[in-house]
Amino acid sequence: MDPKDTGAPVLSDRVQINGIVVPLTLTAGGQLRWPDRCLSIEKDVLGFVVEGSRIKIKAVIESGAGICCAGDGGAPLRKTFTFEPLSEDSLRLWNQRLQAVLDSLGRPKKLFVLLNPYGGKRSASKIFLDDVKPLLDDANIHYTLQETKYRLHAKEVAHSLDLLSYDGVLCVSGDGILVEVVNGLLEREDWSSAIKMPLGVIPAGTSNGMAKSLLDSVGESCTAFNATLAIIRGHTRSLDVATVSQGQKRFFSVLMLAWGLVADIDIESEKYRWMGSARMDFYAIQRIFCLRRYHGCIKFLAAPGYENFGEPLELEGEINELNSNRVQQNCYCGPAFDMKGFNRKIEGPFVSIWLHNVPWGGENVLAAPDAKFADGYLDLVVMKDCSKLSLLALMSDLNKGGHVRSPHVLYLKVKAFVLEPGPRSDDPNKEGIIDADGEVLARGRGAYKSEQRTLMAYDKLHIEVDQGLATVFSPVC
Ligand SMILES: Nc1ncnc2c1ncn2[C@@H]1O[C@H](COP(=O)(O)OP(=O)(O)OP(=O)(O)O)[C@@H](O)[C@H]1O
Repeated sequence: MDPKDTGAPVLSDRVQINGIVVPLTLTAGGQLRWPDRCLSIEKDVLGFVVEGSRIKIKAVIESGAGICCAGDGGAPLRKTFTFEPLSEDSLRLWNQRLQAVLDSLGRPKKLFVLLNPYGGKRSASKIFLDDVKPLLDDANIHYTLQETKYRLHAKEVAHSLDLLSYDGVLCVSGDGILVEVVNGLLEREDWSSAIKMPLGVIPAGTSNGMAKSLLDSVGESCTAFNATLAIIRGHTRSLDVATVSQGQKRFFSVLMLAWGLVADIDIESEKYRWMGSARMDFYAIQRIFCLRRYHGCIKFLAAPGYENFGEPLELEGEINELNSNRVQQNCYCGPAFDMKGFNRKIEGPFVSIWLHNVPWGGENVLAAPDAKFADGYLDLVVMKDCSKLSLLALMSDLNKGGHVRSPHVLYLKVKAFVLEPGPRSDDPNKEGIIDADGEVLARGRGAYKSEQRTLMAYDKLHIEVDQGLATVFSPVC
């Protein structure tokens, strides 16, 4: 039984279920009980409709769930329970009381849905129709659906959306659309209120790291059904946002930043897109056998407990440079915190630098097992040198997060970070790629598709974390 449930009835009456008259009780703790079933309004009930003299309760139950209030953990299923009050007065009363309990839960009533029809296996529209829409309809949630028509369309929409008309923005996509929405919201003049809009993500892309991180944190599998349920139930959590800056240019990241091996695999494997999800593994093996190392330097403000990583550093110039770039802008410019402790550095060459905000980088990549959604830190995974065989073993451990325990890997938490990327150690004319949240933020000379323009130059970048700046819909235990 729900521990909050006092058991005291707020409405108890005789109703007809399947042609038999039975007692039905709604308790103060939000349970709806009749002789062979008990539903928790908060956990099991999505919504209800009145059809003629009947009330239809739209619920989700665990498959194979027991009779009363205890499921056995099977996959959830939609199910409708119908009952018929014996008088019109009783019907009205049930309608009012059930609605009052649902209203008290603070669930979203109107959502703006962004759907990328070209994400992942181009299945977002089908996922929406099969898994998301039926649940939203059961929950009586109204929505406006907007398909994204081009790159950065979602950012434009988020930049101008009338946020007062919605209780949340839902992305039926991979991580890319969510990141565009965050960037669009933070470039608004009203960014400080706009970024509080709860954001939801339904896994429908190639990389679904945010959906996986949220669902896995409560032991749920990463499915569109589970993600939609979490959004309908309306619980939220705060999410750190990292500001990547170079001069006046800004990119707001909620997932990760990579340079070196991980970035090269992520971006260059696009040429093998026809292979589907196997493309990453295939290209990773290629990259490991022809391993690149990059000259460069990283500087950081370590989280408490991680101050012994790297070498000591004085960083006065960096602080002044960063603060002088935070002027005359109407949008969000990144957190302004005291950077006096910014005093560690590690010199290259590096095999890989990987910063992570949430644990999962994709559904099979547990990049940063200790990452927390709103601890105010990024998890930094540094690899300087490693034999090819150890690297292969390490990459195959990524789905369990075992790589961070390797003696070849430094794993720590940072509050702020400076990346000074350099050329490849085997060829000074070739530089690398900086990958932020799956998009190419900067490409160096001689790198893959180096003729294409990017937001930033392959040069020094600053990254700072703003604790819990954004809000995401999240399942609860
Ligand atoms: N109609 C469109 N045509 C082309 N690109 C689009 C369209 N809509 C969105 N995009 C771009 O697709 C990118 C990836 O989107 P999303 O994250 O949904 O998919 P993904 O499958 O995880 O990513 P990818 O397919 O690039 O690996 C977005 O950043 C966005 O800029």
